Amino acid sequence: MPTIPDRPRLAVKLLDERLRDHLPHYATAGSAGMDLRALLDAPLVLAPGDCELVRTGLAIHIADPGLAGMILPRSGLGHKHGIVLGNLVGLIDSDYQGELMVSVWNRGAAPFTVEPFERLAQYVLVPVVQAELQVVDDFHASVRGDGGFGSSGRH
Ligand SMILES: O=c1ccn([C@H]2C[C@H](O)[C@@H](COP(=O)(O)OP(=O)(O)OP(=O)(O)O)O2)c(=O)[nH]1
Ligand SMILES: [Mg+2]
Repeated sequence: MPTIPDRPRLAVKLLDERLRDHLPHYATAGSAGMDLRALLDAPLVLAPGDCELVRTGLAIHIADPGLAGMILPRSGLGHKHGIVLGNLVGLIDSDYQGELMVSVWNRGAAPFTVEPFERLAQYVLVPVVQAELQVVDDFHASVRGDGGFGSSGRH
């Protein structure tokens, strides 16, 4: 059995009492993300092309600058229903103390109804390294140099 390393503790504020019964959690021992639910009072119909900012009712203060949160789509919603994120990926700063919001975009061809407390997206905690930029006149030459955007071919 793999050992479970100590997990960082994240301070979370519930901005709506109904969230107490719907706290995000890791669904399996190996889950990378915790699902975030839609805090809605009524179903939200998204026509094709619509994009709406949806509340989660949660504020998570990561506090450690060596960590960040990412909000990612759920693959089932994205692939089967075209429900993805209007910002493609949400990046949550470690000093952000506001409510986690999910930009929900219906990129599909059919209307989609988001139900109250439906699991909409997932929250992943990731390590971050903050860099110091140092201005230089030139780089030590690398094999790649400035080749990019398919410079190495397709196969
Ligand atoms: O899907 C998202 C993306 C961002 N945020 C919050 C947390 C994040 O720390 C903050 C700022 O996000 P970002 O820096 O990506 O947006 P910005 O447009 O650059 O806003 P700002 O000027 O506030 O940095 O907004 C969310 O709640 N959900
Ligand atoms: Mg920003």
